[in-house]
Amino acid sequence: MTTLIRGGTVVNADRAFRADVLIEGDIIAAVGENLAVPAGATVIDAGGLYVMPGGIDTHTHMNLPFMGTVTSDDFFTGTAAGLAGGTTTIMDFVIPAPKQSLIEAYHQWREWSAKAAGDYTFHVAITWWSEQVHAEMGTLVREHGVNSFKHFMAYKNAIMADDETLVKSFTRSLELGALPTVHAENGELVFQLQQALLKKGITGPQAHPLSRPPAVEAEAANRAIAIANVLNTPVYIVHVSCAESLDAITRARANGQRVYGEALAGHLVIDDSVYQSDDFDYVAGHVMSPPFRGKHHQSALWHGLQSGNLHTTATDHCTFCAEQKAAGKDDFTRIPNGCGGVEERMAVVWDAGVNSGMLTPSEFVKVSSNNAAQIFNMYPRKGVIAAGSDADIVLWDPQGTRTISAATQFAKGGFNVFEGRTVRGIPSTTIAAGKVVFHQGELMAVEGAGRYIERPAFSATAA
Ligand SMILES: C[C@@H](CNC(N)=O)C(=O)O
Ligand SMILES: [Zn+2]
Ligand SMILES: [Zn+2]
Ligand SMILES: [Zn+2]
Repeated sequence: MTTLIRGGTVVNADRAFRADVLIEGDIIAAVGENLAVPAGATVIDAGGLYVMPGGIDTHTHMNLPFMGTVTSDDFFTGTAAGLAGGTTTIMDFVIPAPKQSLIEAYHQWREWSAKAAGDYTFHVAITWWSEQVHAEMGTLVREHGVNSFKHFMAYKNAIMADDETLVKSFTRSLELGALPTVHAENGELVFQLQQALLKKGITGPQAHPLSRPPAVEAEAANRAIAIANVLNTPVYIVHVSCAESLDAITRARANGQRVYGEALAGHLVIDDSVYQSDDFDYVAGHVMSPPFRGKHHQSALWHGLQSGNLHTTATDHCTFCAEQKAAGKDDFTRIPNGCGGVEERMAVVWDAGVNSGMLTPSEFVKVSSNNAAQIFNMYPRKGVIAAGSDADIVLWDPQGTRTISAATQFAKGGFNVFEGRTVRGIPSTTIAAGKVVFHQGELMAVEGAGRYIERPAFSATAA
């Protein structure tokens, strides 16, 4: 199938320029001014629109078994919702149970993700350590296109990686040319603070942020950065939520250390006043980790994106419906942690970031797609509008508006942390692998059309 996108303004990470885009099959064939219309081609008029690389969400959890239940969004509904928001690739997580083979878990996730409507790839979590884990990390890199390994420093008595696991896994990652990533919260401190609150009879969801103050995140961020520094590995910190963690990243980068940071759309625009309500469903709907923070942390995160000390925007899309969240009715530590956002990320970051002047359209492309493609070695296949790249494109209407609501979202879970927010700047059309999958409110996602994206290792030094 041949499609010509005509009359738009192409926005890449390096520049914005007037150009037509010719798509042949699932690849961009040409980018240039006044391209001829091939016989039989479909022509899409992009006048007044930005033509941008499809979004890459570096952090989602579809179909995740977690805290005794499974997320409301599976790989079809979650990726379809992403397409409706302009996100054409998600980076999800294989999370083996402690003592479970990484390869077995990887194949389980590959089964679950076969129904995806958009492209997907996996970080693999290291939740335990043994010679078997050491060996299987090599198999995943060499044979399955995995080049990033996740470490949860939180979630004690579940999937938490202790310092020995962090050190051994970071070392192995360096050998393999893979990037270690971390969920930076001190799981021991969280556990002790949780127990202290429960002991005082403080069991409501409002207690969640009290058990995970910024200092608990910053300690782990500093520790992960220090371990990476000693071992001379890069490190990527997911969902950086507070100024203190950002300071740790900024300090390390100023010393020439290779540290990357990710900000969630939710953490960029939502503050901790959401925890002051008496409505259980409302507060529990905002229970995620790290929690939403005080107002000054949001502006710190925006400065992080502007200064290049934070590199990607993501969502940590991990949805649970009210009935699932109610598991923690009498004990906030049992509320499944997670919120949505895969559908809203790009519009929320554009509306708050570009309309305010904090980000240029090209800087928006950097933090919504291009940096992720480069950091995780998918560039230039992903993250740029260029001949030879995947035809993952979002036609962006900078004047279009919509009011976000769970009532009209495509994602499951029946709750939306951006409820009622009106955004200016929305996707008009999303093209994934050369096919129009979303157009002005109509979603044409196809179950199973998504592809597993293999990501080559960086310059590995060992087998
Ligand atoms: C388990 C997963 C999603 N839940 C959350 N962020 O609260 C994570 O911690 O990233
Ligand atoms: Zn996390
Ligand atoms: Zn997560
Ligand atoms: Zn339900």
